[in-house]
Amino acid sequence: MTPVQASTIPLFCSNKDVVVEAVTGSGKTIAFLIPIIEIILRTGSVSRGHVAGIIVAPTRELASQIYSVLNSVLEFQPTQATTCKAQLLIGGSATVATDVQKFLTESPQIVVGTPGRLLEFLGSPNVHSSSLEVLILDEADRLLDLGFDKTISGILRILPKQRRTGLFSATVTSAVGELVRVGLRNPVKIVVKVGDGEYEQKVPTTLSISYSVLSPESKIPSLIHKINTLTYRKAIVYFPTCASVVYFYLVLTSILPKLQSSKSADVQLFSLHGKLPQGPRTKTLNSFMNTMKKSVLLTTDVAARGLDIPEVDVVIQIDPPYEANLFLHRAGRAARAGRYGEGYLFLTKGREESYVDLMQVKKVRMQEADETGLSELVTEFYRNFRDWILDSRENHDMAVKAYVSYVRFYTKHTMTSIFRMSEFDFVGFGLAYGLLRLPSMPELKSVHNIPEKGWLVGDIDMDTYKYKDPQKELGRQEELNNRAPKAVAKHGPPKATSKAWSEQSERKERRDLRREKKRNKREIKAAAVENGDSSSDSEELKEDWKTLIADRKKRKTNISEIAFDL
Ligand SMILES: Nc1ncnc2c1ncn2[C@@H]1O[C@H](COP(=O)(O)OP(=O)(O)OP(=O)(O)O)[C@@H](O)[C@H]1O
Repeated sequence: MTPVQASTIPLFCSNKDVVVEAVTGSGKTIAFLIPIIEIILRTGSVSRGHVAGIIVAPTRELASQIYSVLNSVLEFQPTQATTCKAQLLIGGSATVATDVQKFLTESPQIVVGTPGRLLEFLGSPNVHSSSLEVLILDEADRLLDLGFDKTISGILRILPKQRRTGLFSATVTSAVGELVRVGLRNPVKIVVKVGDGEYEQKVPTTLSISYSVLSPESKIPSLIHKINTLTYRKAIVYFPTCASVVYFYLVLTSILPKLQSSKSADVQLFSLHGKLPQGPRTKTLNSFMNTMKKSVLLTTDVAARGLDIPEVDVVIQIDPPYEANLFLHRAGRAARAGRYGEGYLFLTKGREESYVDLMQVKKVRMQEADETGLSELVTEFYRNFRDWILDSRENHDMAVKAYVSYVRFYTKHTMTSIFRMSEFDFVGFGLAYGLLRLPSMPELKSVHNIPEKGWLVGDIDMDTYKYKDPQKELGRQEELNNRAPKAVAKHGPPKATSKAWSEQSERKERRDLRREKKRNKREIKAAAVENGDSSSDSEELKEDWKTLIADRKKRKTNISEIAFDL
């Protein structure tokens, strides 16, 4: 057994509720699967239509993975004994009615699923939870985040209070306290620490993490350099939004082969994000897991937690995630179960460099990576990138979409004293996203160094910049013919057609920013307390935590917007 299994299995099996925190890849899945099977087999058979064990996970991918590990354990049941069976409940494939029908026909004791589908399933009059023995909340802190908490409360309301409950995560935040209060009875908290005695750390000891301080324009070239030169079987690259995954997948698919040296092996690229329909989503993940080729998965935080792909040696984060704990979950896709792994983080020059100090407070140490000698690759990349953009106007539309989604993502960072919109390099990132012209957006109004009318390149005639799709091009021509005389006469060249993305007024933005700053100060202080920084006034900071959680609840609508863009 791994340490977390050795400490959790006996306690959980002896009818204790548990809250378990252990680093990524330390074997928490088995630490809850063995007890749930044990307890259910001990209880004996349950009546038709009754569920005895429930496992909740935040993403469909993670629920599917847990279900598959569970089945691989259940295969070892002695054939003569009562057999334990499981069913997967996730959205995107079967309907709830089909799930219920299957449940009634096959009578599994354990169901594994995502919160929304589980709540609907438990709401069916044909499904009974009065015999429930065990409830597991995997990635418990995430289940409280991003609008999930209402669903979890709904599930808890349906379930009987007499049960065993286990919460598991690599990052059990103080916010989990509320869930512990309402959902658990005298729980035992199990924290498995790693480190060398002197220095406790929150990432596996076999994971080495480096950061690079880069200009916006150097980020993708540096990524290409790493894809081409690092040693790995599989790598995962985290982008901030779905639109940026879609976009850079196309960019890299086209440009990467042109920048590979004769020595670098062919790399297979995959793209996975939450806006893909479930079929392609599952297929992509399976292909990435099963491919024998050197491969790179471009993805969002939809693949940040729990996914166990043993051959992942390298994780690259193009930007820090919007919330600090996610950094650990993303990086933890490498270096699992004692394997060695490498993590890379790209920071933009300037204030973002202090992210390294923040992570130090969070017990994550990083060393600076050497990024010298990139200039030739940068030039070569942008030559190819410009050609690709100019090849079709569709490409520029996608660039605008990805850029706007990135700006939007940036405003959602919880650490606003580090990630300040007032210091955001609109032009640098415009160039990094391959834009010819910045889109019209209210955020740009108060920015001083924006080139005239947002043009980032001087020699492009937008009127002759065509779509490859004939239908789209026809539409553009018609629009141009209808609009051009008025627009040109009064305002010069036609404006970019992209709509302003934010409906908030600038005043509200500034007010929100001030609030965020205050909140952020509290969060850093609270992180210090969480990590035992005795110099802080703990009573006052406990209060701050309460306010922080209350604030988060209030801001839920804003936050859940990000959740759907993963
Ligand atoms: N006792 C064990 N001996 C060897 N390998 C193990 C053992 N238990 C689990 N593993 C392997 O360790 C890997 C990581 O396990 P698991 O996915 O449960 O980690 P985790 O702690 O849940 O990570 P995360 O926090 O990222 O979800 C898996 O590939 C699993 O098969």
